[in-house]
Amino acid sequence: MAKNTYKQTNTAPASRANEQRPARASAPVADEVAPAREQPRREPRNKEKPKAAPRAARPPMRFPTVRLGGVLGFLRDRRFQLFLGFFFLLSSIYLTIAFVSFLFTGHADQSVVENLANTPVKEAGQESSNLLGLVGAWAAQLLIYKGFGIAAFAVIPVVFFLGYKIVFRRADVSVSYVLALSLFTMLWLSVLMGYVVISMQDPEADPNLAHRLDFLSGGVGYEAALWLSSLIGWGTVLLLAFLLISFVVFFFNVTTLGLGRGVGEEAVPAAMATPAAAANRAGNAPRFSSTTEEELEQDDALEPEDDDDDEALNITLHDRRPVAATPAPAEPEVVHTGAVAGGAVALSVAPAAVAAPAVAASAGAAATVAGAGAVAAKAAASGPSFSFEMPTAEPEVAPTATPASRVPTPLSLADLADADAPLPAATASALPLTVEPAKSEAPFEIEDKTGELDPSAGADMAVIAEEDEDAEAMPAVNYDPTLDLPRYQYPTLELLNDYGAPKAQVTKEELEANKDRIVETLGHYGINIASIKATIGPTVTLYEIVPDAGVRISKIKSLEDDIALSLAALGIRIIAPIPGKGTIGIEVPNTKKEMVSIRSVFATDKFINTEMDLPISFGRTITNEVFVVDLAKMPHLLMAGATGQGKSVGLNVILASLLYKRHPSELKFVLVDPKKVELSIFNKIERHFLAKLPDTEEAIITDTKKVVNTLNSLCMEMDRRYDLLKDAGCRNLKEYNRKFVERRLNPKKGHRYLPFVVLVIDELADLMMTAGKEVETPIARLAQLARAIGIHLIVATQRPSVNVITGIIKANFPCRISFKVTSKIDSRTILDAGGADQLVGQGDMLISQGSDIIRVQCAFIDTPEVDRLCDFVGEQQGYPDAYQLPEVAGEDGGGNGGEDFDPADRDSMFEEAARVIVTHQQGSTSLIQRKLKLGYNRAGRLIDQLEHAGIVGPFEGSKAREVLIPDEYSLEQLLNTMQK
Ligand SMILES: Nc1ncnc2c1ncn2[C@@H]1O[C@H](COP(=O)(O)OP(=O)(O)OP(=O)(O)O)[C@@H](O)[C@H]1O
Repeated sequence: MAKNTYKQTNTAPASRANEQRPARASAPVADEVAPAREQPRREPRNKEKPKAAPRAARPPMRFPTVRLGGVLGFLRDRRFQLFLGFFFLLSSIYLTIAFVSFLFTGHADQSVVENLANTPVKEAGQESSNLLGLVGAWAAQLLIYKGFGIAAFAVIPVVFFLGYKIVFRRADVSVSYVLALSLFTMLWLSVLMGYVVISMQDPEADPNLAHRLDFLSGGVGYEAALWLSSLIGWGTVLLLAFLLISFVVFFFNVTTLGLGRGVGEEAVPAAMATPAAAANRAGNAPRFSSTTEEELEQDDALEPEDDDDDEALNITLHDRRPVAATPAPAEPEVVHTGAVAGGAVALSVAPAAVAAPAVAASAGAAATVAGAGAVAAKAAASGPSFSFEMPTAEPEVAPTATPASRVPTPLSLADLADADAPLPAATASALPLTVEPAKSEAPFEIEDKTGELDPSAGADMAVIAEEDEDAEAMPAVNYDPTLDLPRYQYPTLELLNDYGAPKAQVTKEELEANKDRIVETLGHYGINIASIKATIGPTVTLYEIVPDAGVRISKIKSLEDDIALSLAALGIRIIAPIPGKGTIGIEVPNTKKEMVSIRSVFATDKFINTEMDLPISFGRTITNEVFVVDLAKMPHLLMAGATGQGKSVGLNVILASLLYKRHPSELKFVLVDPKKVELSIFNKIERHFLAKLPDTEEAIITDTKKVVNTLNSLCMEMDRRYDLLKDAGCRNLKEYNRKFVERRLNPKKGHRYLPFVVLVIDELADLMMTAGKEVETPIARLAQLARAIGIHLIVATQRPSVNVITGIIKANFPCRISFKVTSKIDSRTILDAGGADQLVGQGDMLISQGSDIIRVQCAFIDTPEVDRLCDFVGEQQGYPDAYQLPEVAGEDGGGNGGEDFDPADRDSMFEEAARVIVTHQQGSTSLIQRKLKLGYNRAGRLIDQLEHAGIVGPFEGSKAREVLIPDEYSLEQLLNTMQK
């Protein structure tokens, strides 16, 4: 019995250990190695001789093994790393002293070191004159005298920086960089010194001179120089000069010998504001870099992992260090290739210029790990690359990516204004009131409910595979659209009024009084409250109440008017329940409203560092958070509000937000302003940011007929963009532009960088009244289809009635904003919910996306501010003309007029028009207009007649028609025959 127990207790732990230990890392225990062979032999014997069982079950003998996990764990141990780091740091100091001392005592110590084998160590130590004793003398002798001469000093920075990097985990220290520089210096300098020593050898003058100077070159340098000079004589100097130049060129990525700055460099401050520009300049950056262990882990987290093999993980690491918000010098885009295995990392660092081949070769550069903790890495970059190995640390803090800072913006963080409002402390009466501290910068994300494919998602591999064949011949440095206007400066915050930090407008007394009245009013109706909390916003204060158990929510909702009456406040809004909170909200307007200045919402980290494509910083929510949304994801916006409630200011906020964040090459506005005065201020930025029809004088459209043409033209632009996307195999604008920027699309095939187009219609009601279906259909079409190709609509109206906001328009605008409207019905029309009629006006608004309705106080931007902003942009160098939208065959001109054309009805200017067209070899209506000083309609009719006469080809969208007559002589002949 006792023996049985012995057997059980001794076998169980072995099997448990077996289960727990990962198969590959488990130590080879005898029992585990060959259980299959031993088991059958043991069992029959056990049957015959049961008493022998305990013997068979004896604990297996363990052979001494090195456990991989233990070794790796030890390498990862921060204590070990500190030990190693300090060792290197002190070694660098030790070597410095030993080397310097050697310069004075080297010759004296030479015999001591060389006789070391025959002298007792203690005695030799006493004889050595080096400040750091025998070891110092020996190390200096080895590295300086026998090795590299004075060039051996270059070892010291390598040792120092290695220690420094390990101890302080510094990202800005690149050991590989120092190592490469030091190695080259050491070899090159020692050979040069060797050559100098050889050249100075003159046995007749001083036979010992060479011997006295040989510390300069060291044994290696001297021998190498001797070898070279016997081979190529004084050509050694040329060779050394050539090696130095080659090293400088490759190592510092020298591509130009000119002292002036190139175009790309010149554009740094402005163009830094776009990822494309930043990426473009990466190639010019003349320095190397590496990552810290944390960065490595961080980047590891960002990169897709290959989980198939948990011992050898191949990674490609992109250096994505944050870029300062202020225009900063170009940062290199350095690509590291390497391998992570267990606890060790091998990195190869390639300069930016060779980054692409390095990445391409990264598959080949993958390191594999075999055995206990062995790490091997091969760099396969086709340019100069250097590698080093270092142990990784245990991740102490979960790394977080800093994507926001990857897109530098023209706004400076120093511009940040402290916009936090001080909050009054809550005072307690019968029921304590909790005052929620207002958040100033907490993130507020609007969910993307559009179902649009995430454009930032990784490129479709299938699409990449179908690269344009012609594009292969194109150069590898990226296209930068912002270089069209390289000196363009983004607007600064100084253009906006500074109203100082917002001050608290709600007093404790007001808070308490409102609370008491709410509690009292509800009490009258038998509703008792368990707790109440106040959150002060810029316009309203939200009182969140938790009613006693058993109170029906609908009962509180039905008391909305009664509570408003008892609070003597207009604009009470009851949210029952607050989604996701389980409380009931009562929004009470503040007696004194706080104005939210545009500057205070622009000068926030959230806006400055946003990665959104079309960010709009609208204002502040009820909890004082800055409300930033991405128009590109909305993807269209319907805006309503009674007159004087803040629509125009809201539109200006939208336009200003986009002007602050986008370069003219990335964004174009089509502005429709039937009121003629609201948007006219933006005329100044026509050559930078506005788009217009080819034959129109004013970029801002005020005429209803032109609106129809413009909308049709935008539909054409949309169709053409879809054709381009289809041809490029891309699903959305972002993918397409990325491909174009990477020069994978051929401009000769009509591909071009496509800017976002934002259509703003200030008053839809007027258009619907005058043009009805003619505007409704293209608006609905654009709203349905245009989001993927970067055309976004912002449509505002005073009258949110059903004949203006028709079902078809409404259905295609999932994001709607309502300023105060006059009736509940209007509120329902625009938001599908009441509440907008309860707003307090002056920019108080509700924004609805799907089912969520959020109350926001719109920021205030004054007309002089918009004026200054437009002046700032407009006074800079712009494009020669506004962005041209496709030419449309309108009712009066262009298109199909040729079919019923009677030669007898030819325009009197026909022949002149024909001559203009043939002379310029350009079949455009606007050319006829300009040259012959005709109106659009007549020029349109003329071009139709020319088409009918076979002088120009058919209409081709925005492109000029083809001219079918090659020269004036042929034209005259044609005209003569036509006259007969
Ligand atoms: N966000 C805001 N903050 C403070 N005051 C505002 C805000 N928005 C508007 N106002 C005030 O309301 C006035 C009217 O605003 P706005 O001109 O934008 O109204 P509107 O809705 O466009 O009117 P209309 O349709 O008649 O043009 C402004 O002059 C300003 O005084």
